[in-house]
Amino acid sequence: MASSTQPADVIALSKLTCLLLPKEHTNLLESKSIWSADETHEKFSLAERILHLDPVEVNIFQGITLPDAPKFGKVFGGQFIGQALAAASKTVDCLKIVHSLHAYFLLIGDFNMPITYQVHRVRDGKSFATRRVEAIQNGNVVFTLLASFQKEEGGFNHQVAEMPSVPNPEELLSMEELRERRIIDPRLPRTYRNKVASREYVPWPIEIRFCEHNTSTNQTKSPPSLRYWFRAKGKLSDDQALHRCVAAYTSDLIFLQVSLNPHREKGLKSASVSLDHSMWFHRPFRADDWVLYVINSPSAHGARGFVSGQMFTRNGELIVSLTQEGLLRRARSPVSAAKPKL
Ligand SMILES: CCCCC/C=C\C/C=C\C/C=C\C/C=C\CCCC(=O)SCCNC(=O)CCNC(=O)[C@H](O)C(C)(C)COP(=O)(O)OP(=O)(O)OC[C@H]1O[C@@H](n2cnc3c(N)ncnc32)[C@H](O)[C@@H]1OP(=O)(O)O
Repeated sequence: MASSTQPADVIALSKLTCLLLPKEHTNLLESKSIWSADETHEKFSLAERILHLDPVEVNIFQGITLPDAPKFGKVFGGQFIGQALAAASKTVDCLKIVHSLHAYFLLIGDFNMPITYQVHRVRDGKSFATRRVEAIQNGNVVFTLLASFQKEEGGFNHQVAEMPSVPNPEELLSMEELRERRIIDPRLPRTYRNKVASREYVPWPIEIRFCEHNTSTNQTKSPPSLRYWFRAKGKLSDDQALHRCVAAYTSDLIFLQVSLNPHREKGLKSASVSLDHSMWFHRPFRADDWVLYVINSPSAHGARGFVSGQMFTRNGELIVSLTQEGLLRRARSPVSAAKPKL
């Protein structure tokens, strides 16, 4: 220290001790990460509570499907991605943050049963770390994820992708308002309106605002594209790892459905499930601030639909790129696709 001076914050001082914290480690002074929190609290947003995991032993965590979490007759795919990414993140040096993930959905998950997440520490490098996670129910691997983490690093910077011009979220209707309007909209078929009114409505932990005001229903054909704003309801803890898990959770809520848009018709009952899911996180963001999700489906063929997406902050920064392939079939009656097959 006598020969060189370094920028540092003084965090403790006594007659004998002066503890210096170099600038690159000042994140250690940030608010407590949820990854070290031992219990869920009521004040946490529902999204954060859904992603909460209990540590079982080294590299093993347990998640459950909360009664008020979206289910769709099975464990929601986004819940697997978000919880598995949370499990992986808990085993990585907190200075390293996820930059990409690749996942496969192997079996329908049973929401009445806890999910065990087994993390394999594939590699810990100086800048990068890699993790493989298996989600297990009844002794079967139902879902698997590979994720890569990186220490923050400066470098070349460009962004060609432009955020489309869309209305601000404040000018758009919430899902709840949209539902109310649809129930009374005389332009929509009565059968559809009755179905919307009678279907049990469980609010999602994520607020969604569709950018295009349209009157299309699940019975009307529309182009294979969609744009909507989303944000977690309530405030999330200040942990970038959590914000990425919440974006991962949300990304599967309305994604694959876009590849069905051109094929919708009266009476269509589909059996569609996500098969795989990939994400690249380009820049930091908050998932409790509005994020624009731009979705396109370039192809559907051979009972598989392909969708790609981009997420932007309100300022137009490209924060996430993602892709998914899913099974797209007409439902066989009686519909049995949602039956857990463990
Ligand atoms: C109201 C106003 C507001 C406006 C709202 C507007 C928009 C909102 C839009 C939508 C929002 C609503 C809901 C959508 C939200 C979220 C969607 C969530 C998506 C998910 O969260 S998705 C969950 C994750 N992803 C998985 O969980 C896949 C796990 N992975 C597997 O499940 C296997 O890996 C598989 C199947 C892929 C390959 O497995 P395999 O090789 O063994 O495949 P196989 O073809 O043999 O089928 C095996 C068995 O699947 C069943 N089955 C097959 N085809 C069927 C058919 N056509 N009809 C009925 N059942 C069928 C039978 O049970 C059959 O079994 P069997 O033949 O014995 O009967």
